[in-house]
Amino acid sequence: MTAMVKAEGVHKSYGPVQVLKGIDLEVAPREVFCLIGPSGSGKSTFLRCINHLEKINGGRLYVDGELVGYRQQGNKLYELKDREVAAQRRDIGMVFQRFNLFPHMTAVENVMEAPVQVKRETKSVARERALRLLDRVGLADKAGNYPSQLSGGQQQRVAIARALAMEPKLMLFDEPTSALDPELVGDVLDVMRSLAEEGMTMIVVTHEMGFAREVGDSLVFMDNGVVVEAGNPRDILTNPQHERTKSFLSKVL
Ligand SMILES: Nc1ncnc2c1ncn2[C@@H]1O[C@H](COP(=O)(O)OP(=O)(O)OP(=O)(O)O)[C@@H](O)[C@H]1O
Repeated sequence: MTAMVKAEGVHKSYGPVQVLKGIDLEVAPREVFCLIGPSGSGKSTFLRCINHLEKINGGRLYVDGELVGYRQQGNKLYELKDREVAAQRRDIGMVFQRFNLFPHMTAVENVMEAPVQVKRETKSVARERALRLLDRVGLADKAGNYPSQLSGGQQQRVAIARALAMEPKLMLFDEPTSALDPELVGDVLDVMRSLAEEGMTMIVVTHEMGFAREVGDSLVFMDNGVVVEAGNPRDILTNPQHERTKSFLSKVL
């Protein structure tokens, strides 16, 4: 079976600063893959590389068997053109720490935006799906609210619905609950849990070790741009093998 995401020796630098120093990992289809590690270890950068927001400087990155951002001919790599990159990005949904909703649009308009603009769907088709998705994230009654009229947790659930509206095959979550008041975290995690139960492939950068333990199929501990430890979340969280993992977990658990 083709991996949904495959990283082979992925390097990323910003100028002289190496942020990813040879990442190797595989995410299987339908897997919930959790990424943990200290601040600055490169977790967000790795997600941003998968989603074409950054370009890697070395190695190979594949999504669903396709090279991200490049076409290979013989031994040579050619950068994809903008519209080819846009086509690859359609299959990937991303949810950020800050919800990044359009402030001048209602919840339902936010969710409709990409299908109408990018896929050229009619507004009525896009609206119908958007209302269905808002219902699914528990916000059927908030469709007409503007982001400023929603709590952080509700805004984040709209952001999830917005990502789902493009019917992605892969969802990336970059610390989706870190900016939320503690009492709002549970609703967002519940939505993510139900997505996982439906078989969505998800890569989740998170500090929610309970979520990783209960919902995660795989877990990677990343530190200073390398994968230190990878495996079953329950095993790593209860019995870490590496000193760096032990030291990190002793601070967060
Ligand atoms: N655009 C950029 N230009 C220069 N350096 C950057 C840029 N983006 C990130 N970095 C640096 O890359 C390193 C890794 O950052 P990254 O955001 O990937 O870490 P992280 O593990 O996601 O941390 P956090 O949990 O704090 O979000 C940091 O040292 C950061 O300062």
